[in-house]
Amino acid sequence: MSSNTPPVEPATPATAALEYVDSCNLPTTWANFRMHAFFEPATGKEHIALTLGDVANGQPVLARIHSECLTGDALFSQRCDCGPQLEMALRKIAEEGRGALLYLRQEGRGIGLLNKVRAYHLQDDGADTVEANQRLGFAADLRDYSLCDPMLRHLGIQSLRLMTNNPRKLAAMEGLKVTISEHVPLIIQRNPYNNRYLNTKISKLGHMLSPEL
Ligand SMILES: Nc1nc2c(ncn2[C@@H]2O[C@H](COP(=O)(O)OP(=O)(O)OP(=O)(O)O)[C@@H](O)[C@H]2O)c(=O)[nH]1
Ligand SMILES: [Zn+2]
Repeated sequence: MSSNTPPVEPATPATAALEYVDSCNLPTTWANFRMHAFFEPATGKEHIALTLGDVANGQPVLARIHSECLTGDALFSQRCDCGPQLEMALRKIAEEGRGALLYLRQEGRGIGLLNKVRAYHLQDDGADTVEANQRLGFAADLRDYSLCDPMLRHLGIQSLRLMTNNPRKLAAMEGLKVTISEHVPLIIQRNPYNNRYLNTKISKLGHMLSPEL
């Protein structure tokens, strides 16, 4: 925990695809982060980055690219692994005293909160997470990680030690300007409510997790 780390101010201006708005301190349970706010004109969405320590010194940065999950991140849902992953990522960054979290507003793998509720209803009736998306007319995963580049450029971050279990996320990041110097697993404990969901993530989305029956 490095609560005395000086704030890191943006190193470069934002691009047209993403407007940098402002930064402030964000004290949390684990560390005093710096919070940076961005506006995406094309969608009207507001995205956030948390940083800790000097992330612009050229050294690889321990990082989490987290997609919004209101139910898991804020409402303590046990249906997924998002909340515990978010907490573990912030804790690991705090332990290192340096790192970054990009919080992208891509709720429900990009289908939005209302459609995620529809998808959860279908899952209550037996569909798995991928089938539910498809029955609603969506692909399994609609997320776009291209916004990471202007956010990271703005923060002066060149290289990531990325905390994820998702090979598609790693592949998508490979196509961006930032370098992925290391893949860091982010494994949380299962519960009876997310067991099937996590097994589907392994079998249909390729997540690097151990199956549990
Ligand atoms: N459509 C849909 N979205 C979900 C469901 N459960 C969680 N999500 C969303 O999935 C996203 C998180 O996706 P994950 O694949 O768990 O995580 P990830 O970030 O891609 O992979 P990791 O980096 O390994 O955690 C968030 O946007 C959640 O809102 C679901 O059943 N249906
Ligand atoms: Zn979730």
